[in-house]
Amino acid sequence: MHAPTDHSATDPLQRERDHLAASRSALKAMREDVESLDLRDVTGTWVSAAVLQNQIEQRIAALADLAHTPLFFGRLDYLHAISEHLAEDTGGGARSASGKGGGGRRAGERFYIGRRHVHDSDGDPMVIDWRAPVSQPFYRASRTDPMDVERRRRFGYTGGELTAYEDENLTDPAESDTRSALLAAEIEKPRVGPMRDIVATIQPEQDEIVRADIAGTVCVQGAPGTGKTAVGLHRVAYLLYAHRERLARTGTLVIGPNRSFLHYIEQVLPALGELDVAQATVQELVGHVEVRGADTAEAATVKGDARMAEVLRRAVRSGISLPTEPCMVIRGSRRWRVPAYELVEIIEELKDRDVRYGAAGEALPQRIAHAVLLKMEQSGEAPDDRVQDAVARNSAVKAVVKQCWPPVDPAKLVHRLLTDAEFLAECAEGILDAEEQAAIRWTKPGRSLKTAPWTPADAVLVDEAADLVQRTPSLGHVVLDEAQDLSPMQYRAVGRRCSTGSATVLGDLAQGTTPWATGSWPEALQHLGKPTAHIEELTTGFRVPEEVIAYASRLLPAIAPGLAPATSIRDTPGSLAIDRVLDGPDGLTEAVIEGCRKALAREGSTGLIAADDRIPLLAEALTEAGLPFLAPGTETSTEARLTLVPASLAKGLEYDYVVLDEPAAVVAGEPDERTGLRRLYVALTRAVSGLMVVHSEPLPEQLRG
Ligand SMILES: Nc1ncnc2c1ncn2[C@@H]1O[C@H](COP(=O)(O)OP(=O)(O)OP(=O)(O)O)[C@@H](O)[C@H]1O
Repeated sequence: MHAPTDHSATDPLQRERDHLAASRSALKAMREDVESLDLRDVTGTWVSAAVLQNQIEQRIAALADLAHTPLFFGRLDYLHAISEHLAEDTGGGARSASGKGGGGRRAGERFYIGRRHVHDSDGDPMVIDWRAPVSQPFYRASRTDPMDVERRRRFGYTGGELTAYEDENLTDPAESDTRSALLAAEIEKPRVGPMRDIVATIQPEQDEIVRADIAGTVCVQGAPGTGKTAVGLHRVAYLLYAHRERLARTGTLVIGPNRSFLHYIEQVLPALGELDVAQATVQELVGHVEVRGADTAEAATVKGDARMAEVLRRAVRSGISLPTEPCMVIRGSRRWRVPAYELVEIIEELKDRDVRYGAAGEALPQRIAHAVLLKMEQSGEAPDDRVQDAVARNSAVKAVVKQCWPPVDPAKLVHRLLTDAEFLAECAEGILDAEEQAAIRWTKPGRSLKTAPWTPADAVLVDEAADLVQRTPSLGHVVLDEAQDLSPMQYRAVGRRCSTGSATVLGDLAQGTTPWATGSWPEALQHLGKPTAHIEELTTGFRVPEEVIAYASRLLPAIAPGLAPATSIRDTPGSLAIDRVLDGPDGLTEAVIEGCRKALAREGSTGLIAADDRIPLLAEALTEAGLPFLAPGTETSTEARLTLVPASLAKGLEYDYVVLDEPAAVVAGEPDERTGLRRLYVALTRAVSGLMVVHSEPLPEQLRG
């Protein structure tokens, strides 16, 4: 079927191109097969037909041949035939891709590794999904542990054309380790548009995290640009492949710091063939109330403290009271009396049980009814379940429940806590001191629940209260990016959403810019409810050039004393420029605009990062200078390559060139120096190819070498 052309027998590159062409035709055939499915033959309701149609459309989309994403990027030549166990996961009917357009093999087997599985008309695999176990040695095999792989081949593409390949003969002792030129080229590519996938170049230490077992939670501490976000997204794609059915049922979620960040990463998963992953910010997750207010740092810190969980627990249960009167149920001509002491026993027992407040409240009428039933039986009646249900609905029983276990509305409860000083004092006694209580109380409560000045931290409290009343459903897997900024109460909110699943927690302690930023990962994992999670560290940077990361790392002793500086695989001399402007504010703006022009003269994206309060002024200056610019999160393109980025939104983003305006203003924009320097550290570590720092005020002393 894939008959080699004449010169392919001698030209290995041509043979690979032939395999690519054959794989593309096979993919086309697979797509046509799905497209030709005739739904009219399917019996069933219109609902199932619609579901099926939707699935078919998704499948067709997944089988699209994307012009700029090559079908395969690597090849593995195994030394021996692979085991039955691995063969099953090649996804094909037959055992291997050997001999199919690849030139034939005798001993071992050969597999092409790509973004999705492609098979020929016989069901034989032509391209293996990168996530299949057979593909794993592509990322992990080394000269010390070749994993039965004789040769690893990487392919280079130019504009969708296969133009080069590079071999590593892992079992050849004469060959030495060399740095892959194709890997270097991939990393050097200009960064225009959304974030790209890294399937072709995942590094061994990253792969360990990507393929870690779904049962456990992994926490990754990594310096800027070490690939945390990339690893997290590839991990979701991997888990969806390896545990498709389970996760289709339970769901997966990626949590990012803000919408612009989520827009930036949004394209990666579809490119990996995965469409069904929810994305949200923590604030969106806890959206029970409309946020319209802001807290002082002090108030937000107390509200985000884990001690608030106990305050809320007390608040939720504060309405529980013990009856002093019996409950009298009248049925027909008979009266049944449950004495007060028996009701007290029932309620005490429910209080001690580890069930949600709401579930216990629902159980209470049944328990009282059960007590009535026992009395009926004792007097010779033979009541059945229906009688118990009827008794549970009896008005006397309802009255006891209403009085002793009143329903709780989470938002109303938190509203009361934040407005009623006496109630707060009662719930927070021995937990929050008077000053802390005063700090969290609203000064202007608003007239109703709707118009109350809810803050982001209040919304998290409402979420905690809601979970105390009714269990929050858990997802199968949650990826939490930029975790270092979460408060303990926010970790708890995320933890609820993966209480029966697992999580991937990604962050960098040095980039924590909230007053309550994470100080230690074990502590954060405790709040998340995953104290036994593995903590891994990534230290090789793929974004920031060595010179720039070394400069930014001067801040580390002040902002995260325990952390080692990252290294970089990118050594680009001349990547750092520092421009001191002597002629005041106008000169500064001019120099910044000049810096942007210079950066835009080169290929790729440019980010102008500045303190938030300098953004309006710079926006005006850019407009006057005739330089159009985008807001962060808006996709850059070859026509629109300049983004004006407030320092507070720079986290997680990257640009080929960064012009950083006035570092002292970035530091001064934060409530304290450490947070200011951390914000600066984030801003300094966004550049892929070059960073230009422009300043008129003196640089922070920690940066001066
Ligand atoms: N193995 C790799 N091959 C090629 N590029 C990579 C690799 N790992 C990471 N990168 C690239 O390095 C850049 C930084 O990655 P990423 O944004 O995931 O880092 P991060 O650790 O989340 O950074 P930050 O802490 O700044 O948010 C991205 O462009 C990413 O695609």
